[in-house]
Amino acid sequence: MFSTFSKVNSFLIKFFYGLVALFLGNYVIKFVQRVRKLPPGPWGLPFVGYLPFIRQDEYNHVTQLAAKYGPVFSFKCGQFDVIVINQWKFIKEALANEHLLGRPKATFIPGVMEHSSFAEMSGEPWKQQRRIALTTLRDVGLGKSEMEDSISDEIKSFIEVIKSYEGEPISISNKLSLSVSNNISTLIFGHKYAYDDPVILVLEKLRVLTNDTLRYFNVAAFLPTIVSLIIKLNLFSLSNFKELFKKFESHLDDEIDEHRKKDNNGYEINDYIDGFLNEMSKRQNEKDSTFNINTLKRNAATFYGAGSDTIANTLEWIMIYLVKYPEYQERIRDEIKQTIGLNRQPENVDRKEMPFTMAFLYESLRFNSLVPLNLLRRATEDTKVGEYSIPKDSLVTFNFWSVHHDPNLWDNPELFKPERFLNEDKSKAIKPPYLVSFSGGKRVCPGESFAYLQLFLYLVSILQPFEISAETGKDISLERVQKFLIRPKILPDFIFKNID
Ligand code: HEM
Repeated sequence: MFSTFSKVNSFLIKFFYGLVALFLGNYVIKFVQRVRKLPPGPWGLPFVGYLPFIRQDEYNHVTQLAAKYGPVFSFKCGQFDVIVINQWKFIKEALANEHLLGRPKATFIPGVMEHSSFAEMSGEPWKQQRRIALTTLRDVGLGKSEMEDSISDEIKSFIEVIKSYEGEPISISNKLSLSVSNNISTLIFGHKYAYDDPVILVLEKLRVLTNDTLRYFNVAAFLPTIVSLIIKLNLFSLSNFKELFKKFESHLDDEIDEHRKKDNNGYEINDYIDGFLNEMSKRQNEKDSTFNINTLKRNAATFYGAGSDTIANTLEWIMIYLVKYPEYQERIRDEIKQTIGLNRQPENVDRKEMPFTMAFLYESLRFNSLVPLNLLRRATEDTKVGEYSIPKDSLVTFNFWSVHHDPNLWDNPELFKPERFLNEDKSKAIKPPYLVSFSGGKRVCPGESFAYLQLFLYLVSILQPFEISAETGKDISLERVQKFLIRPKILPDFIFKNID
């Protein structure tokens, strides 16, 4: 009896070891197959991969890794294989690749954002949502003269705020952001906010938290399986994000309720929320439709965030360059005097007559490269870029920074030189295809023209009445700091001196 028991026991032990060996063998084969398929790159640790080794200045770090491992390289980042594409030749090809249009399967911040906006969707749902969003925004004013008038009115209020300081130094960041966010609010919610509205103050807190803490290679996005633990332990400010996000969502609920009340007598479409509700009701019998309230809330939040912070941050950089290079400030003002004059408010059409101003805007976008690494993409099929394999479901990053600072494309890329965008007789500003601040291809930033419109109108409107300088004795630093966006490390207080 004892010997039968020990025979069974030893059989079970052997069976167990056999299973372990099989499992390990299978794991090793799969691991080798995966690694052989991937472009070369640095090794990392089990589970976390290379994530803990990525430096704060992520754009610089990946550019240096590209110099070591090649223009298309890969690394394991948390739970995902990440492929970084550098150099214009490869990025251009990748932007046109239909299999690289997906986004990661989770939301931007898993655990904080539960549902996906269209900016986080892939495939057919993304296509439908993006198409309807762009048509709705066009219908409610994007690209129309009413929108331009509304921005010009907003700028007037902003200029009044600056005037009220009577030449005293101003901390400009939140003033810019409160003003600029009213432009996207008009499109999404159908109204602006007073600069001291409690709702906008919550949104402002969320903006500051995002700017100060959220990295591109962040733990939540790359280790989604442990995100609830991270939130419980309140690491990486994730529970603060969650709390502020809840407040934002509850405000969105109120906005949507207001819109629904208004829409009782048929749909009059004045803003994006109206347009979405209308589409949702048309599609109410459609199976698996993504046109539901959760998507509406996330789309509205995404448009609001993407449409305000990017512009405000670019304007911060623009002010730094205007003060650092007063000769360019003077040259833009001269162009304003020759075309619009100092009293008439600028219009979009004036851009054509103002090549130097446009060249200055292009150079500002190139030089700071606000979004140095595009929003993560995901390969929806096995594919290739050049000779490099990109396996299905790996995450893909385009290093726009490397393109904007490539000495093969730009003469002295580390110099701020707007003239590089002017044609020979300086009568036109030319934007080359490798200025990719807004990405490219089918997933190009849908806010590009809205962004140029605002940047142009704010820049000109600020330089018409004011000469900008920094507090006396304060040197202007061009140092960058990267979180998700590249921001100025030091934003000095500015002095806006009345010209007359
Ligand atoms: C200086 C200003 C801006 C810059 C530099 C910028 C840059 C970008 C970049 C690089 C992407 C990633 C595209 C990709 O995946 O390849 C993007 C996506 C996006 N941007 Fe912008 N953007 C700016 C302003 C705006 C504005 C004003 C809006 C709102 C109207 C906006 C809305 C969006 C949205 C919704 C997406 C996601 C698109 C999708 O996934 O289909 N952006 N932007």
